[in-house]
Amino acid sequence: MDGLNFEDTSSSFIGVNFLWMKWILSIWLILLAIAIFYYWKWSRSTTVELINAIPGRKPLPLLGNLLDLDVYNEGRCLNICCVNDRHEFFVRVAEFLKMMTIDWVKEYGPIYRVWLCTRPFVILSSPELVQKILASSKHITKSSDYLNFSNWLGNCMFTSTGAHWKNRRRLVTPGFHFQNHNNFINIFNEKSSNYAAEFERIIDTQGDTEINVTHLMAKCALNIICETAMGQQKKLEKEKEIYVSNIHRSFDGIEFARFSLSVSTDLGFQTTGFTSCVHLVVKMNAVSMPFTLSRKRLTTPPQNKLSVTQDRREILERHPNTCSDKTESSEIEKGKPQSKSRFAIVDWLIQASNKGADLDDNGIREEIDLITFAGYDTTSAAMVWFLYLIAKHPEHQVMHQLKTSNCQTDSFDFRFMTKQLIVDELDSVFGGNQDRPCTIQNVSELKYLECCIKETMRLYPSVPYVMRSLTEDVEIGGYTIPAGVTVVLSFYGIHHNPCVYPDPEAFKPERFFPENSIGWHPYAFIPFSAGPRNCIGQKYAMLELKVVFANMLRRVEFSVSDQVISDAPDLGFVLKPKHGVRLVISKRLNKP
Ligand code: HEM
Repeated sequence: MDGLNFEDTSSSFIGVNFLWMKWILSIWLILLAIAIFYYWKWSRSTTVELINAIPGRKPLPLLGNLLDLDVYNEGRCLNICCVNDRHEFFVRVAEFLKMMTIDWVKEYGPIYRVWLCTRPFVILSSPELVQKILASSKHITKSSDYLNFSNWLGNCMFTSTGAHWKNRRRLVTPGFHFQNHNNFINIFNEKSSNYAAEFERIIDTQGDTEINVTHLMAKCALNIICETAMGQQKKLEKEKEIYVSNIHRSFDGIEFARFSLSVSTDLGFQTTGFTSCVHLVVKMNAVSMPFTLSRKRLTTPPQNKLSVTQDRREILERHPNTCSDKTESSEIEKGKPQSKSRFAIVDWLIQASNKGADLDDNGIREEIDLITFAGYDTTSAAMVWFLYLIAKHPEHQVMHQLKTSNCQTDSFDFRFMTKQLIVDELDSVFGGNQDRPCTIQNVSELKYLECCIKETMRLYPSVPYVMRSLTEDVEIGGYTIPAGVTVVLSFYGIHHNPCVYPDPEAFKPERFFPENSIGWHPYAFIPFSAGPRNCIGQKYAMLELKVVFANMLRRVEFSVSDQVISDAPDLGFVLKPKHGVRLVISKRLNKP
């Protein structure tokens, strides 16, 4: 009997389970049918039709062009979504972005679209098309890819839009005014001379030697921006290393999160319930791990920034003339060290706040964090690329050697002989003096150096592209891009576009000679972006780069040994050399 009872219970149990399974299956089938219906409806919507009218690869249902962008290596699929190793992940993301924003330009031209799952991107890489977005005061909203910067930088001008952005930009702009350049140049001179001396010390102990210059140049850029933004702060000295590692970790985190957001959501792009469901599944399966990781990383803020503001308030009370440029500029022109506490950008913000501007200490911290971050990685990347290119093209560095050795190589372009090249120019501007600080007047005389810096930023723009989320439909290049879509404005694409720059991969500073750049489109060279949301530190950065190189190249010569370095750029928010840059350094003894 017991046995019979057991069999009865078990068969009724199986029966109930079967019923449940039928129910669950039916619900899933209904959900699937609804999803397919929504997807079908969405894929025939005007928005999708408008986007698909733009050239680009045929997208797969749900996956879009995700598989086209996957990197295949020797038959092995390097699918980004299946990576556990952090380093490997970044290598693949960089490859992925390179393919999406650079390689496909050659295939599809100056306007094309890419679907990452159900999220569309439109990539623009001609001056005329990019101008349409950048010049407009309507299209200033950053895409959702930048949202993760907010975890780190708060509601600063870089991450915000509308009235808040306008207010912050208005308050910060005077800090970069031309009259403050005299204050900045003293800091640029002092720090770059220190690092030139550091290079010389290495040569004294090791002889002419090959080193990775990336680290020293990064420290130079960091010291400069910390002091110009926050003033001299002893407590920050200890924390700079931590700050650098925080920046790099935060960047990694942002790249992680950005990628996950790219394929999973675009808050500005309102699609259907079905696509949201797809987003969720993709996000949960493929990218939630990096996203969580990134959040942890991003919660490590740069240290002590609030106390920096408080300390500067005290200094300003003790030296109310710190913001005055008059005494400072006269001292700099005479090459004297400054007696007063130096002006820092934070001082302007404190003064504005004291005068009743809508900016509390937390707002000041946000903007100073932003300026430190924006002014560090970008300029340090530009410095390293410049040294790399100059080392690879010594004819631009050492004019007199070419003159004296009667160098008649076929590869040498003799148009250069008629122009002042860097060292000759430096010698003529500084009269052969290797130590004299650079003045504003000197900077304006270093015209060839400026062409070399511009050509560096053309080939390797520190910010290779920016992204905007459209708030209204826009007609571009004969296509309508619907509101909500993310447009990628590829500066790298413009700068390497053969229609804009003949022989675009060659390093030719003479492109920027005034006589050669007549008639250029105003958006042909835009490493600092353009329009109302351009780089606020553009003039500061050009001044910094010129002073740093004027001081370095008068004392140190940079050259390449064999084939140790590659110019493979690592494509992220900032374009850096993938493997760092190793250069041979030697002392420049050839004073006239
Ligand atoms: C080689 C050096 C630099 C390059 C190539 C560069 C490039 C750029 C670009 C392309 C943007 C626009 C970003 C976007 O629209 O998403 C930008 C914005 C910005 N840059 Fe720079 N930058 C450089 C140096 C600096 C320096 C030295 C500072 C400050 C000291 C700075 C501060 C800023 C700020 C605050 C913004 C945000 C402006 C806004 O959103 O209104 N940059 N930069």
